[in-house]
Amino acid sequence: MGFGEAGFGTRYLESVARRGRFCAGIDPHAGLLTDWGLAVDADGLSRFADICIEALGPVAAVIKPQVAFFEPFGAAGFAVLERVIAGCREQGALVLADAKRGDIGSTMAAYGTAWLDDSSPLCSDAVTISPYLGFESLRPAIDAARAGDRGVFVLARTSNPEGGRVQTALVPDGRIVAQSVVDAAAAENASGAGAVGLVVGATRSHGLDLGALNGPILSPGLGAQGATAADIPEVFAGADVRWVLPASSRGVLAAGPDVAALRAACASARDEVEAALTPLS
Ligand SMILES: O=C(O)c1cc(=O)[nH]c(=O)n1[C@@H]1O[C@H](COP(=O)(O)O)[C@@H](O)[C@H]1O
Repeated sequence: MGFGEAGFGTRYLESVARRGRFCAGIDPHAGLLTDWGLAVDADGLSRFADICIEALGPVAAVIKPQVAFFEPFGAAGFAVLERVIAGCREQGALVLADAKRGDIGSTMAAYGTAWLDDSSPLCSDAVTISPYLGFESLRPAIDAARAGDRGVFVLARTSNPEGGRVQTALVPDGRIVAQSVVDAAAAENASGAGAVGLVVGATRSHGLDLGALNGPILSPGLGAQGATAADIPEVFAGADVRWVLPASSRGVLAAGPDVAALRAACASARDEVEAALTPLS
């Protein structure tokens, strides 16, 4: 199978085999709180979270709370985030904390503890991290992930239009920066556990060679950023599509606050992705 018997890669593949390849984002934008008839305060955030846990927790393979939208509420926001993480995990989803951490190695060790260690109330199944202080600076977070069969998702080629300037710049050996990140992640996964995933946006073709990655590929950009499930096969031509995990936040959340409607929107987005990828699997 190309992956180890234990490790995050195995947990990930089991989850998408059960629930389908789709990551539902929990991004409580102020505008969404208002659209859902909720106050833009910690109580509104808390109600938003409850609805998301109930609607998405039982259906999505992976749920990705965007930490940025909890932070403006301070300690109360973090308390809600802790509940989102625990609640979604209790319902059988893998939780990917979208914190996009990136710092010097000694600080990355603290981030690894915060997001990936059982001792932390924010402990998730995986966390997004940025390699732009140097891939090797991520080592302590990668070690923390491996120690608990958890994962990291390293930004390679992001969905936003501004990313290209740095991510497609050339490194001295002639590869683009994003490919150097892909290759470094693939080398980490050579041990088989699939602990090091990538983030590669669904919004454009990227020319990356992802064939040796042997780990999950989060692909945001469906819905609000304009990508569709039908774009995914072309964007990931040549990749092992077992690992491709398209993601959407606002595109699904727009169906709330009704729990049944929100759950149906998530299931339908998942079904569209599966219909597009299954012929390639
Ligand atoms: O790491 C991410 O999840 C991410 C990477 C990327 O390249 N692009 C991207 O949009 N994201 C996140 O994915 C979510 C996209 O939200 P929607 O555009 O509402 O689907 C946001 O939380 C972004 O921060």
